Amino acid sequence: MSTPPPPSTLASLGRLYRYAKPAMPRIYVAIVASLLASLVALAIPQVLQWLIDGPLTGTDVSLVWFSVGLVLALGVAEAGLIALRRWLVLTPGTHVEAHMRNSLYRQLQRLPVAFHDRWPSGQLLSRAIGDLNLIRRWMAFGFVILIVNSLTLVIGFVILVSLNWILGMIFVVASVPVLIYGYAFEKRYSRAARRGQDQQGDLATAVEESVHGIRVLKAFGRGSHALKRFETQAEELQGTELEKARAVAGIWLWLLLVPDVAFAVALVVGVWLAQSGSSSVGELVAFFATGTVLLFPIQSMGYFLAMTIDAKTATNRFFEVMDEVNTIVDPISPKTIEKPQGRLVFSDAHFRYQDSPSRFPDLLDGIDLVIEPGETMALVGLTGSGKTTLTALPTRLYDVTGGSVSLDGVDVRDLALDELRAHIAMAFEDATLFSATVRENVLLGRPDATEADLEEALDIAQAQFAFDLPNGLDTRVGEEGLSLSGGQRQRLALARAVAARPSVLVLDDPLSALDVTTEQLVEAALRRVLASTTALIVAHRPSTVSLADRVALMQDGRITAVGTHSELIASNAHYRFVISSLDNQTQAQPAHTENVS
Ligand SMILES: Nc1ncnc2c1ncn2[C@@H]1O[C@H](COP(=O)(O)OP(=O)(O)OP(=O)(O)O)[C@@H](O)[C@H]1O
Repeated sequence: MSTPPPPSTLASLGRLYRYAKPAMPRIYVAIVASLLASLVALAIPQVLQWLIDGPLTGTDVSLVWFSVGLVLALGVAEAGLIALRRWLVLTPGTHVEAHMRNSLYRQLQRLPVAFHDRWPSGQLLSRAIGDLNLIRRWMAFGFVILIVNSLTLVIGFVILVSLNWILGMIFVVASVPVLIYGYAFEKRYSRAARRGQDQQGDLATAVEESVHGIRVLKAFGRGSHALKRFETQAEELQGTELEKARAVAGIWLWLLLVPDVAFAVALVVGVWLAQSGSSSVGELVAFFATGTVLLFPIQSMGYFLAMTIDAKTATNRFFEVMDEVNTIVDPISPKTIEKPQGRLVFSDAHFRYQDSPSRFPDLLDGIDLVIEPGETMALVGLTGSGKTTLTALPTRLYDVTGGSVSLDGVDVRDLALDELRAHIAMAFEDATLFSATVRENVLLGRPDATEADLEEALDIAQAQFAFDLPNGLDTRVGEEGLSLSGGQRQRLALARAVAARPSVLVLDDPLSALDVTTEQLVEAALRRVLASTTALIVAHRPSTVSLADRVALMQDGRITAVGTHSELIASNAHYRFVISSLDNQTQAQPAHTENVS
C-alpha cells in the first residue's frame, strides 16, 4: 500500500482552526493592528517625498514643521499599533495550547490499549509538551507576523513600482531567485523538522525508560552503557538541529544578500535617472526609504518560514494521535444487565495481536470457558501461553478477533464501557499506583464508596499497613509520594479492585509479591466477604491453584481441561507438568515475596 503524500503546509495548519476558533477574533484584530502599523511605516516615506519635493524647495517653514510633526505622529502611531498587537496575541496562544493539550489527553485516555502498545510514551510526551509549545508560539507570533509581512511586501512592492516602475522592477526581478530558494528551503527544512521532532520524542522515551529502570541500570552497572546510547541519540538530534540551522542560515544569506544587491543596482540606476531628469530627488528618497521599511519583512521571512514549518510538523504529529480511530467504543444501543450475577462465558473466543505475523495461528485460538456466578476459577498454563491476554478480554482492554465473551448472557461489546467496567474489576501483577493518596488510589473505581467500604477493601487485601503510614489513608503514594514495597503496592491494587464491588473480579497474578501465608489470608478473606463474586485468577503458584474452586488449563491457545486441582492432577499429564514447573518457579523465587506487615 502506498503512503499518501503529506498534506500541504496550508492544509496542515488549517486543521488548527477547530481549536483556534475562539481565539481568532483577537488574532484577526492583532493582524489588522499589525498591518496598520506596517501601512503607517510605509506612509512615512511618502511624507518624506512630499517634504523634499514640496515644502523644502519653498519658503513656507510652517509646512516643514507640519511634515516633521506628521512623521513623528506616524512613528508614535506605529509604535502604539505594534504594542497593541503584542498585547492582543499575549493570551490566545495559551488558550489554544491548553485546549489542544486537554483534547490530546482525553484522546489518549480513550484510545485502546492496542494503541498504547504501539506508541512509545516519549513520543506522546513530546507531542503533548514540545509540539504544542511550538504551535502556541506560532499562533501568537509567527502566524500574525507571517501574514502581515506577506501583505506588507505585496503593498510595498506595489508602492515601489508605482513610485518608479524601472527601479521597482529591479526588486521584483530580484525576488524571483529568493522565491525559488524559498521553495527548496521549505522541502529541505520540512524533512529535517519532522526528523528532529521525532528524535525529540525518542529522546524523551529514552529518558523515561532509564528513569523508570534506574534500579536495574545501577544494579547491573549499565549506567554508562545507557549514557552512551543516550549520547548517540542526543548527537543525532543535534545533527538534525544543525541541519535545520544550516538551512535557515542558507535562506537568511539569500534574504540579506539579494535585497542589498537590488539596493545597489537600484541606487546606480536611480542616480542615473535623477541625473537624466526622469526622477525627482524626493521620489528617490521615498523609494529607498520604502525599500528600507521592507527590509525587516524580507529578512525575517526565513525565520518565520522556519517557525511555520515547525508548527506544521508539530500539527501533523498532533493529529496523528487525534486521528487514530478508537475501535473499542460504546455500542450504539447499549444493553444493560439489570441484576448482575457474574456469569462469565468465553465462546470460541479468538485473539491475535495486531503485529502478530500472519503465519502464526491466533494466540487465543478458540477459548471455550464458563465461570459460574460466585465461582473462583484459576487459570494455569505455561509462560507465554496467553493467560494475561485472556484476562484482558472481559473488560475489553482488547476486543476478541473472533467468537465472543459474555457477561450474564450479554456480549461484553453490547454493554456501555462504563457499565461493563463497573461489573468487572481487574488487578494486575504490575500494580500501578497514581500520585495521589492511598484513599484516592483505592477508591479509583468507586469514588463514592463509604469509609466502611474502604476499610473493608483494605482488610480483605490484607493492606492494614496503610493505616500506619505517616498520614494514614491520606498519605500520598505513587511516583510523587511515598515509595511502597512491591507487595504493599499489590495489596493496594487488590483493595482497589475489591472496593469497586464488582460482580466479576479478574486478577492477573496480583499476589505474586506476597508470601504464601499472606496470599492465603487474602484469598480466605476474598472468599468470605465476596462469596457472591465470580473470580478469574491467573495462577503462578500451586498455593493459588489449590484455593480455587476449579482450574482451567491453557494450552496452544485453547482451554484443554477444566476441573478441580486434584481431578486434573490425577487425569492430565500436561497439568502435572505445568504445576511442577510452577513449583520450581516458586522455590526459585522466595526472595521476591513479602511477609504481611
Ligand atoms: N501487547 C502485545 N503485543 C504483541 N504481543 C504481545 C503483547 N502482549 C503479549 N504479547 C505476546 O503474547 C504472548 C502471550 O503473552 P501473555 O502475557 O498473555 O502470556 P502469559 O501466559 O500471561 O505469560 P506469563 O505466564 O509469562 O505471564 C507472548 O508471546 C507475548 O510475547
